Amino acid sequence: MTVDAKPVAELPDPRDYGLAVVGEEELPAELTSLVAEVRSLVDAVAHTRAGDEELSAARASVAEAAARLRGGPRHEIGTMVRHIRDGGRVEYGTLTNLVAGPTNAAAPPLRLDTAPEGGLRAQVRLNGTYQGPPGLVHGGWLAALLDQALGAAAGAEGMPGLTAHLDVDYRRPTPLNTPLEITSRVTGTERRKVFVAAEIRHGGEVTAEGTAVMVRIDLPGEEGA
Ligand SMILES: CCCCCCCCCC(=O)SCCNC(=O)CCNC(=O)[C@H](O)C(C)(C)COP(=O)(O)OP(=O)(O)OC[C@H]1O[C@@H](n2cnc3c(N)ncnc32)[C@H](O)[C@@H]1OP(=O)(O)O
Repeated sequence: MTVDAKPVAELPDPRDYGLAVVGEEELPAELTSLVAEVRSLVDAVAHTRAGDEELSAARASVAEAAARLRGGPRHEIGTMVRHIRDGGRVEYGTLTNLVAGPTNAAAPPLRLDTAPEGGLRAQVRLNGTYQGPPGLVHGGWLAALLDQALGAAAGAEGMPGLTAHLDVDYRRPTPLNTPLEITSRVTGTERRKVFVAAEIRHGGEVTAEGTAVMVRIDLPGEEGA
């Protein structure tokens, strides 16, 4: 395979694309702890055994909280967040990314760190709100986790891009409420294409694996290169 995708020495700064950037460390602890509480709330609502009176009172409390939080957005749509990962690696993602966004209560969230063997690795545990078949993680959600891990692997090698093609194989059922390991890495490059591979494991066994073609975004000044 030709290897000529020219990884950039440093990640492009999203501000060069006109995108707002906020450092993860700048997010107030009050906001991130609220997000964690809402994640727990979503799980509690999905599985509650509370009686009608308690449900009614909880609904009123949630409605009051929602009214308190409404108003103009703190960060415009498209705002990027800068994470400083282990070893000082910088990673950019969208602030409300569905899989990894620190202010998105629907995100587990997935945190990918550099793996000693190369590529990226994360541990995640998905509660019953990620359910597809009985007791198992939804296949679409597994694809979303793989997509994120695949995109981040390209980004970590200095080649951020968009997913052009994604293949997923479901090898075994993936259980809820148990630690899952996710790994991803770049396997090759060809012009703007970055080939990436990722796996989800439970108890050391691969339950789902994916490969993708990411198309590297044009850096300012090299459009059409
Ligand atoms: C560090 C940050 C971490 C963030 C992680 C985020 C993870 C999430 C990733 C996503 O979910 S991205 C969202 C889903 N993807 C999209 O919305 C992308 C939609 N598609 C597009 O915008 C365009 O099709 C795309 C930018 C991917 C390509 O369009 P271009 O006009 O820039 O590229 P072009 O068509 O010239 O093709 C460039 C190369 O890619 C190849 N290519 C394009 N589409 C392909 C495809 N579908 N499959 C395989 N190869 C493909 C194409 O053949 C060509 O190869 P060659 O260099 O060999 O000629």
